[in-house]
Amino acid sequence: MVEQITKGDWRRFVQEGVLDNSRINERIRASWNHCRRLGVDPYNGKGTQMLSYDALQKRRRENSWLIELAEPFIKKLATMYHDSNVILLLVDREGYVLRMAGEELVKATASQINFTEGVKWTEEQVGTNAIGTALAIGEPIAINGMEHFSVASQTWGCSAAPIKDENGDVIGALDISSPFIPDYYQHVLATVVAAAYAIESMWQHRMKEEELELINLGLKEERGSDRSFILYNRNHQLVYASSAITNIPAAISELPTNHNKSPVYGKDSSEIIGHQITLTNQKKSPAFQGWNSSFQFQGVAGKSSTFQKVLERAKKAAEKDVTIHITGDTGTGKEVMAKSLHVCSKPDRPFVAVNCGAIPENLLESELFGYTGGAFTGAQRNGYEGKIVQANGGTLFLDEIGDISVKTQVALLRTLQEKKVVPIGGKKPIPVSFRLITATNKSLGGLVKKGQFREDLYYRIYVYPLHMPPLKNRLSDIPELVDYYFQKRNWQFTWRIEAIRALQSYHWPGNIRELFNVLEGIYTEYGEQSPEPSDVEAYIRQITPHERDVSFSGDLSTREQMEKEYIEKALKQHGGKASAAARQLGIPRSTFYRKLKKYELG
Ligand SMILES: Nc1ncnc2c1ncn2[C@@H]1O[C@H](COP(=O)(O)OP(=O)(O)OP(=O)(O)O)[C@@H](O)[C@H]1O
Repeated sequence: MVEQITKGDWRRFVQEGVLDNSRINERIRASWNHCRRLGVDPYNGKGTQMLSYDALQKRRRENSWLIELAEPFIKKLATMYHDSNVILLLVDREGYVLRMAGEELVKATASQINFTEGVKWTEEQVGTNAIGTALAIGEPIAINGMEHFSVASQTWGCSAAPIKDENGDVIGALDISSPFIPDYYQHVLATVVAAAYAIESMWQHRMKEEELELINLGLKEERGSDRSFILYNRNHQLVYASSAITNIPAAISELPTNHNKSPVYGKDSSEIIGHQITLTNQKKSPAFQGWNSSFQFQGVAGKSSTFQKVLERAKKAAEKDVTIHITGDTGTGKEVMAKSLHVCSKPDRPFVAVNCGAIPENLLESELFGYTGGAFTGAQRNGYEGKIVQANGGTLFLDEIGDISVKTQVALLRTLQEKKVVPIGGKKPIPVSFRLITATNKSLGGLVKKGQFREDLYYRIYVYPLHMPPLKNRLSDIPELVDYYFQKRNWQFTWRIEAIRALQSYHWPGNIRELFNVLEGIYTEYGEQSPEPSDVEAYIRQITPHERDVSFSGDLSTREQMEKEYIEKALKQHGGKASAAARQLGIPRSTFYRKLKKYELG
């Protein structure tokens, strides 16, 4: 049990720095020590930092929302405490008194110590006090009489509770103060806490509503345009980035020198609910083509950082005309990537693709190297030039390269070394020059170890590996992929966002191919009607082989994934330094750490 602190205790502390710990609450002791270290004058404690009329009005405008939400509580409590010698105060996050209500006599007493609207009432300014300490520790607290660090407030009894936003950051505080210490002060504290909690809940509810409004606005504004813009909420947190922005962290890092900020008004047009920044130097992206500087991806590039990294590497490979080996699970778009690499380096030359796994072994060799007329029974009379010759001057894409026999491996190696092809049954070598791109969903290295793939050929083709990530690692790209498929099929309707979210909560072992198959199947079943999320899940379960796992994670929302990605990138840009990354993204540090924990990035 903490005993009441006396004038003698206080004097000993301010004069000698000695304090009997059992006599004072731990929080208050810490605050006293803090004030002493800061050199706050214990013999004064009147307010000194006062806003001018104009500055106070400006601050009120900046906190108009907080005032609006708190006002009904302040009014109600003022009525309840009528004749109880109290005043009610609302302060902003920096401790400036925005609003004071209550009896005129009490207000007059308060003004004697400059405790008025516009004053800054923090620990640093006036010493330990309920408002300042509640703001500093982020918790409700009552400070009575001698517990105040400076004499000016030592007859007062005050109870304050911080008000926090949806991220848990303090945005202000509510306080009830009296020039006499009320003996029911515990009840007063409970009342303040309850009111602050109600204000917080209303704030969070409105914040969510506004966020949705901003997202809808962004979607509307983006429709049919390829503008690059970002929408921030009133707390300066990013809530929307248009799809023309393929690299959100890079775009954000350009903001200080290159932005054009405009207010965004809410539904009733009277209030600014956020702001929009138009980025002027972003590359415009034609629909469904991922531009990455000079690299033009021939499918949906999406915004995910996972795929952006792939495009970065692909761009380098396209520039250098190097031999590329693409890895990745089935349906991840290895062939789409091979075509993109070709288009970016030799668009007017042939692109010849051979799926080595799909052609019977005895036919693959002739398919690749060609044959002369009458080379074998069943051969075409005039012979066949073969895919390698067809690819001359352009790109040869050998899919499922891991499936070719050792005999064909030898022949291919010779062609690559000598840059010549000898057709089956022929003698005359044909000179060829082509860019080789190979792909497999197997581990080529593993096949070499097992002796199923020649090591010398491995080194010839495994020059620049490019890995296509599985769709489960780029779930945030699903809305764009769906959009793409709808346009490709010329379907003139859309699905509800919940149905798209259901798609995003599945792990897609068959990747993009499986996604398109599911869209096609659901269309057959539901036509132009948007399915419910449960319909999507039921359909996927129905078409999936029994032994397969069909769990739906219900994981992160698209916005959360987007947020996770830009946090990840900012961290990377700053070598893992959380404070620098938080600064770049304009996220308060405490919020940033909470997000790191949430997304398991810590
Ligand atoms: N980024 C993309 N944008 C649009 N469509 C894509 C994309 N990636 C893949 N697809 C489509 O998904 C299907 C599978 O792609 P692709 O054949 O390139 O995959 P893959 O990895 O080569 O598959 P496999 O290993 O089974 O041959 C194709 O219909 C392709 O058009």
